[in-house]
Parts: sequence; structure tokens; C-alpha cells
Amino acid sequence: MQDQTTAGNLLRTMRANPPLVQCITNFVAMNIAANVMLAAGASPAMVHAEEEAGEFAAISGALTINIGTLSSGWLAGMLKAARSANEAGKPWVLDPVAHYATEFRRKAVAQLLELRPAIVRGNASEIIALAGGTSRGQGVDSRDAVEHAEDSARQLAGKHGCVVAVTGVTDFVTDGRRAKRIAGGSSFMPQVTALGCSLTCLVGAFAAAMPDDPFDATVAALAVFAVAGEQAGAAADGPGSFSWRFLDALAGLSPEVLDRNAGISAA
Ligand SMILES: Nc1ncnc2c1ncn2[C@@H]1O[C@H](COP(=O)(O)OP(=O)(O)OP(=O)(O)O)[C@@H](O)[C@H]1O
Ligand SMILES: Cc1ncsc1CCO
Ligand SMILES: [Mg+2]
Repeated sequence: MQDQTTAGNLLRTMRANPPLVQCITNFVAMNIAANVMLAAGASPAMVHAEEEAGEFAAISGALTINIGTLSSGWLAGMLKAARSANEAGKPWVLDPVAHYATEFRRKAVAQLLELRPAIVRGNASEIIALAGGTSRGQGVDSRDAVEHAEDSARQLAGKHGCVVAVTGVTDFVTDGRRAKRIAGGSSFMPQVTALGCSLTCLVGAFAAAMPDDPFDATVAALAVFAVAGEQAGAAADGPGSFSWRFLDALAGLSPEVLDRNAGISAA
């Protein structure tokens, strides 16, 4: 029988019924993340105000929360949205941007983790610090290798009962029991701001389409970025042309090409 959980089949499923995803992301990411979602075939809505974030989460297929440009008003909206998603049985994804940098961020992420995200997606520095390890991270960019974050990711997944995705040169995904690596992408990717934030939103889209399978949903979203990133990187002259080529590659990516080129291996 055909494997329904290949990245290509999950991309087909996601696009067949474009999920509405509430993306609470940062000011830097909002535009590129919305364009990434549209190019990949999902329907993003950047809704964060405390007055409406909870109500909106109940009608969305999934919710993503990113603390990149946090303020107290936004945090109130995030907490309401996460509680509402939980009540409605909708999966939600946490992106703990630079959570180690300030006390405000550390406290916010602790509160959010208590609300049981289905998936946590971060770079290696963020995941190491989240598990209580010594990370080299300072700001929003990673200063650690994904390989050094794998044990931290397994610990976090076990402790919080969630899927953890660490991104970088080769990505790592675990639910505490299973684990996979996803190779690909381009060295231009960390030179374009907020692509990780945009990926968090796309993980939300796959989780909305496959709410019972957050592990395979996460692997599929990361594989989409890896294959589209590799294609765009091969033709790009620098981060500027990479950026538009990446959107075109996402929009043009077929399920067949995704399955043929995805560098997914068991870990
Ligand atoms: N050197 C690299 N080579 C290939 N792919 C990469 C590289 N660095 C990052 N990526 C890819 O870029 C995407 C974003 O991951 P990254 O770890 O840079 O996120 P991030 O640090 O959270 O980004 P941001 O905070 O700017 O949004 C992922 O798809 C990842 O696989
Ligand atoms: C540059 C930057 N600053 C806060 S969030 C963000 C986007 C990348 O995480
Ligand atoms: Mg990030």
C-alpha cells in the first residue's frame, strides 16, 4: 500500500483544503511569513490582539505563536489564543525566539509551555537553552550546531509531550520516541530574516491538515523548506534573489518532486 505520510502526500492533502492558520508572529516576519504560507498553499491570518486572538483561534485550523517582538499586550493575546486552541482541540506551535535573552522572554515562554504546544520549532541555540543546557545564543540567530541540540530536543519532547523541531544545516525532529533528520536547504537561508519564523507558520499549516500526526506534519513542512530552499539556492546570486526564488520554488513545488528530492532519514 502507498505510504500516505510521505511529505509529498501530506503536501497534497494540505493544499487540497488550504488550512486557515492563525499566525501570531513578529513584526519582522509578518509579511514574508504570510507570503511563504500563500506560496506553499495555506491560508495565513496574522491576528494577535488580546481583544480577538482567543476568538480567532477557535475558528482556525491551527495556531502558531512566535515571541520575536514580544510586548505585554501581545503576550496577553498569545495566552488567550493558546487556551482557546486547546479548548477547541486545535494544534498549536511555539517558536521561542531568543527566549534566553531577557527575563520577560523566559517568563513568557515558561507560561506558554505550560499551555502544551503540540510542536516546538526553534534553532539549535533556542532548543538547547529551553532544555536547560548551555547555549551560545545571544540574539535571534543560532550560534550552535543542530547536532549539539539533538539530546536537548529529545529531553524537551519527553518532558512536555510534544514534537520538537531543531532547524539549521540539517534539521532534526523528534517526538521523544521517533526521530528524523531532514537535509537540504541553502546557506542563503540564514541570511534572509525570518525564514525560521515563516517555517513555524508552515508547520502550523501541516499540523492543521494532519492534527493527529504532528510528527509527520512537522517533517513534511521542514522537507518542503529543504527542497524549495535547495532549488532556490542553486539559482540565486545572493540573499536578495534567493528570497524571491524561494517563494517561486515553494509555489512550484509538486508532491512528486518533493518526495523524489526530500533528504529525510531516520535518526
Ligand atoms: N546553513 C544552512 N544550510 C541549509 N539550510 C539552512 C541553513 N541554515 C538554516 N537553514 C534552513 O533555514 C530554515 C530556517 O531555519 P533557521 O534555523 O535559520 O531558523 P531561525 O534561526 O529560527 O530563523 P529566524 O529566527 O531568522 O526566523 C530551515 O528550513 C533550515 O533548515
Ligand atoms: C530580526 C528579528 N528580531 C526580532 S524577531 C526577528 C526575526 C528573526 O527571528
Ligand atoms: Mg527563529
